[in-house]
Amino acid sequence: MKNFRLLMINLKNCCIDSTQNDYFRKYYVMSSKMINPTKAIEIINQNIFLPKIVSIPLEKSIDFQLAEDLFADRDFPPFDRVMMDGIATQNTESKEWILEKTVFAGQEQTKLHDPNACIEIMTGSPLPVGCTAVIPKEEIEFIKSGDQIIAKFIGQNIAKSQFIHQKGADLKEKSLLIAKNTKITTLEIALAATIGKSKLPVFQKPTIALISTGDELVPVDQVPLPHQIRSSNIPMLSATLEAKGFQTEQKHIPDSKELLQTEIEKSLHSNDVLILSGGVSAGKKDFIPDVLKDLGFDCHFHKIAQKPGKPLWFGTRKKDQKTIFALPGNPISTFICFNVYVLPFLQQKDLDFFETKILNAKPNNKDLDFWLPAKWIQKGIEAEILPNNGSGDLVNWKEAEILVWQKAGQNSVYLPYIPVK
Ligand SMILES: Nc1nc2c(c(=O)[nH]1)N[C@H]1C(S)=C(S)[C@@H](COP(=O)(O)OP(=O)(O)OC[C@H]3O[C@@H](n4cnc5c(N)ncnc54)[C@H](O)[C@@H]3O)O[C@H]1N2
Ligand code: MOO
Repeated sequence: MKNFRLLMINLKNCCIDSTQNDYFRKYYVMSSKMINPTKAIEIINQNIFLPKIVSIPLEKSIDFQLAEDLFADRDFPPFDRVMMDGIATQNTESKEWILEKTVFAGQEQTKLHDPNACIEIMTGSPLPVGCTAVIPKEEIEFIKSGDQIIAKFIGQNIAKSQFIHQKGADLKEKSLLIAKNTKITTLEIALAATIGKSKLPVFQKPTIALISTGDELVPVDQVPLPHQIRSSNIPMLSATLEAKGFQTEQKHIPDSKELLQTEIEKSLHSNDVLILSGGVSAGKKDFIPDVLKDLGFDCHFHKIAQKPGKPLWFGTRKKDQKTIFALPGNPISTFICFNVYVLPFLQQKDLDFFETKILNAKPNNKDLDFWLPAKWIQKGIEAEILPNNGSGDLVNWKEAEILVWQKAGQNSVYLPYIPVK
């Protein structure tokens, strides 16, 4: 009976829809309404919409995720490729060879007629038929003898098959070259170019609207009145996202239910993902959760058992595949929720956590997970938690090099972290 009552109370306060009741029972009731960060990450990952596939110019595709497997159209390399400017020969026992001809890269494969002779050859040429080794020009002296040229070996020794990059040694024709979902970086561009892809099929990056709310906020270039502050969250998010190749648009909406409703809906027309800042906790003008519900969003969670960043709200609207993260307005709460939940979602990759020793770790006896700012004492080995004044304290947090995750009840001195600098 006691559990049932608890469930009813929680159902009233929570925005989970009826189809998620089982889920709700399991995670909300058990952890007194709030889920923990691990569960929040899992829920976000279960609610990712499949992105559209678009074909974009190869040169514009850095940082995108490949949407199809790419296969080798030929062997890599496509012929036995000469690796040094010099001579190619068959008889590597000899120290002198008569020069038959000179061959340049870009010429068709040629043939060595006399196995005891040699061909002068350039890097990138196909190895002439009949040759088994290439000797660099630094180890050869060319001597004119009548109407012939003799190539004389002046090096130390000649190894078997030296300086030949063998046909297919790197990869065979039709083999998988770059797998679907690979993030395109510099070398993938070169590989795609090698197989003739001037355009690449990639997953389209979501378009993002960054929306601040709060009547106390003024734009960055405005002088605030004594009771006002400049909006720092939106520049923080937009600069970071633009640097990572996302397109963002920005908007501020005053604390009015009606304006929030119409302006958020407008932003949804032209964006896949909305990141809101502020108006999501318990204040009388914290309208965001209600407004998003009215706009037809399913709330997958509101509030996480974590500090900072407790009031984080996450939801999706299935009919048009829209996603909203409503971040708590305190700048450090925004910073943490963005790094831990939003950015991995946008980049479609798991957060990598590392572990380090924390010099001044204190036990966490609370029901909340803590996100703590820390600075290296010895990089990668030992760090110390920095003193700070909570989630509104940008000044002291700016010293943080790593964000340390101390789970509820944990009193180890070895803690996971993510780099933030
Ligand atoms: N009674 C309760 N009060 C609060 C709770 C709670 O559970 N019960 N939660 C607290 C926590 S934790 C946080 S975090 C904040 C978050 O509140 P909101 O998301 O509603 O954010 P606001 O109230 O709008 O703003 C909080 C704080 O952040 C400043 N802010 C907002 N937007 C920006 C911006 N774009 N740039 C810079 N600073 C911004 C704002 O001025 C406030 O100072 O609620 C606690 N309260
Ligand atoms: O949990 Mo709130 O994000 O600290 O101030």
